[in-house]
Amino acid sequence: MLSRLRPITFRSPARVALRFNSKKSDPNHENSDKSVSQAKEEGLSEFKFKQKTSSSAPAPMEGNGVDKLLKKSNKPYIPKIKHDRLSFEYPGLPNQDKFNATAEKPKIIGRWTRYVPKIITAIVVLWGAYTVKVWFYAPEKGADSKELLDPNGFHKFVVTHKEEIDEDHYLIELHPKFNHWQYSYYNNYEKKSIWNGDRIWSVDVKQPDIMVVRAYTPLPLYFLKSEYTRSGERKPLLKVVNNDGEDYDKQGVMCLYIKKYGDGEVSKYVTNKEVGDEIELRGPNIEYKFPYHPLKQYHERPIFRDLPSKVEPESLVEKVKKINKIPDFDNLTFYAAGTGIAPALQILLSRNPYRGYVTIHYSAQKQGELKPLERFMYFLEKLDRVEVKTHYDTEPKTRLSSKDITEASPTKYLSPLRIEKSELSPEEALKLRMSVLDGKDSDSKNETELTELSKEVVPRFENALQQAMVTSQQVKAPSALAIVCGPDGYVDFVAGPKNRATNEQGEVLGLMKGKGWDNTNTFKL
Ligand SMILES: Cc1cc2nc3c(=O)[nH]c(=O)nc-3n(C[C@H](O)[C@H](O)[C@H](O)COP(=O)(O)OP(=O)(O)OC[C@H]3O[C@@H](n4cnc5c(N)ncnc54)[C@H](O)[C@@H]3O)c2cc1C
Repeated sequence: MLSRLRPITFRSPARVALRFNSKKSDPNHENSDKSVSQAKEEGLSEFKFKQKTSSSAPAPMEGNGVDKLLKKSNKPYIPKIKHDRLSFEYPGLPNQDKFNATAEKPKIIGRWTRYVPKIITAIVVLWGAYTVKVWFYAPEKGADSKELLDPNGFHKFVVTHKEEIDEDHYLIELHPKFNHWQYSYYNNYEKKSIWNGDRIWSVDVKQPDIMVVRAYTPLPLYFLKSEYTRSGERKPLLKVVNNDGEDYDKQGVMCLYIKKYGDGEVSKYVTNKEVGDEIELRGPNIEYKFPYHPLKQYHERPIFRDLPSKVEPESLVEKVKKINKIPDFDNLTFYAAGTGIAPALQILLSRNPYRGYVTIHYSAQKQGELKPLERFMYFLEKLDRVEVKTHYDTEPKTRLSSKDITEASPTKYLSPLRIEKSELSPEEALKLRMSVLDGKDSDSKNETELTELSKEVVPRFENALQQAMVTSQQVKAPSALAIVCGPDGYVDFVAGPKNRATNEQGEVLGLMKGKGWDNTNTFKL
């Protein structure tokens, strides 16, 4: 490498002396003697000057020419403009190449150059892993379903809360395991919602060990949790799923109100589940659909809320009925025992709640079996939507008897389909169908009558609670529809046996017999 060092000469008075000896031996060097003598003269005069300034220096020797050498130089100092210097320039490193422009440029390492390659690598790795997962591992059953519930297949749900009401009764909160179904809710939110008070529906719960299913009635309820409830300081508050925010009905949550039977396979299986455990549901199975009524086209009862004062009033419903000449909704009596109260709560707490007045005869072994649900029953009474009559085994005097069964009232509206089914001859049925298709209504009002009616001032209420204060004073019409729900023995006792094998309703007997109740106005669940 040293051989490649390129010498550059420069002249300097001080350095000339250094070169003296080497040049002296050079016979080709012209003026060498002259330079030497000049250097000597300069160097010695410097030496002499130093000696003069040093006190300890010996006296100069005279006569041997040294004094001459030590004589102060009288030559004026003329700085040289041009200097000859000798320096060494380092050549480029061996791997440096003049034609390699990048090698000469220093590489700038910034935030982006440092992290971007790592980010890209991570993305590629993740994408690869995802591709492998999608191609080689089949998705879990139900994970890509477009529906929250499927009547033809089981969907996985996770137990997110379990509340023990007493040793036999439980409230189990369930959340869907997957959320792919939510995508299909974007377009048709109203229709897609599972909560609709126009029907009673259930889900099948699977006991996978013995491959047995049992029906249970989901309720639109959920437990409000917080850090206090998670730390165990407070119990989570039971609340009603409402449709205020488009949050997929609280992400598809539901509650099951279940009675545990000592030797009951499925009820034991469900109530023994712990938070985080999975459960499989199939449904919805429509158990009963309320008969058609024209008011459904014009009016929907506001949804029930946890705070009755927040429930919207129905100020205009009477005016709508008058203008459109729509008869009242039939009132309903619900005979329920034990967990048989669940269907009644389902239709009253769902969106589009039942529009008529509901009388609930609730039978149970003892008080307290409904504990967390009693609040909702009380609020529903305050809203003048229901009346709850309780019958407890522990209080024999209160037990349900024939005196609790009212006479059936004739229905206020019979749809053409129901009329056709019941009493019309084929000709009359055809005539009725044609009149419905033509939109002819013999009772339709003339225009002046309608404008007068629309001008009619109706009382306006701030909320449903205020309205209930007025309507609760009015006498309620007797029920024209009855639903009986509970254990087989109870159904037999109240309305006569159902044909379990064929799931046929069977004749209405028991306590209801002889009071105008038959298969047209009674349904056994
Ligand atoms: C449409 C529908 C909705 C239902 N909704 C609910 C609900 O929301 N909550 C709920 O807890 N149950 C509900 N049930 C009842 C539920 O389906 C089961 O029948 C009940 O949980 C018992 O099942 P099991 O497998 O535990 O008992 P099983 O193994 O079937 O029976 C064990 C023992 O319990 C007795 N038994 C079974 N069922 C009853 C009963 N209902 N009353 C008294 N004794 C009984 C049997 O005679 C037997 O001795 C509903 C039933 C139907 C048809």
